[in-house]
Amino acid sequence: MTGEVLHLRRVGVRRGGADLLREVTWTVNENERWVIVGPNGAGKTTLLQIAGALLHPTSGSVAILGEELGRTDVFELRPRIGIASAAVAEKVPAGETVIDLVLTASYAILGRWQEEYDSLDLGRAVELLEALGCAHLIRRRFDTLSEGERKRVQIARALMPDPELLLLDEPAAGLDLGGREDLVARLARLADDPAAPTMVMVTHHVEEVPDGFTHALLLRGGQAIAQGKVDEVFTAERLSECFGLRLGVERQDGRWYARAVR
Ligand SMILES: Nc1ncnc2c1ncn2[C@@H]1O[C@H](COP(=O)(O)OP(=O)(O)OP(=O)(O)O)[C@@H](O)[C@H]1O
Repeated sequence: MTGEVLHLRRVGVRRGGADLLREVTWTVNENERWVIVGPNGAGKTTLLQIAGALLHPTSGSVAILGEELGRTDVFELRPRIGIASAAVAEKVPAGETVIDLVLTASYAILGRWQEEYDSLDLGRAVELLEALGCAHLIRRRFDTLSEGERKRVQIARALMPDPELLLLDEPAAGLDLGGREDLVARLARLADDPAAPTMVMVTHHVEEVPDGFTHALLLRGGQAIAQGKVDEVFTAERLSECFGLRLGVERQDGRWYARAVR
């Protein structure tokens, strides 16, 4: 399949006199798995918000799942996109249980009210939580979970409405080594699943990129300085330019490693 899931053309975002994104042109096709990498403040989260129809660009054009931003009802578009990010986690109401947090994604809402969920919804929510290793957390309150548990529950929630596009903003941030490796392995399995949605993940660390991610975009100062197949983009030269220091880069068993060199 080769349908275009995202198409950004010369996108700029300007806030308070600063250019958060500048002239970003980027296409994501169906079934691709992208990683957006860049240093702090590069504009990664801003770009993901554009991809999630949460932010309109100041200039340029954006098409998401065939719908042009500015000419489509974003409230119809957003349920087709699954997002796991710190911004979503911060909005979870106090006391919300894990199962309700996942179930409410069917309605693209946060906070259970009086909606009715059928056994199919419940079955799917339980299945997703199981797949992410969270079955034992179903009755727990989200606000009592560890950071690693929260990250996995958020991904289950993002997958609940069977989205066509899955956006993950720093899914491994704040995890210990075991938690990171567990999550990276689960994301590698998801990336390998032909039934999984098109995926875009943001990270600062190439070590967090799961095997099976096919493409990469490097952001620096709001500009896309390289993009394409992951092994063509993750070169020492390009990553060094992106992070502004001399890096050595290696690939082993499908994973990437970068370190400063003198
Ligand atoms: N409303 C705003 N006004 C001015 N600058 C802003 C505004 N919102 C964000 N910025 C700046 O835009 C830049 C890009 O922010 P963004 O969160 O997209 O970067 P990021 O690559 O995700 O960073 P990090 O890795 O630190 O999370 C940052 O320098 C940030 O301070």
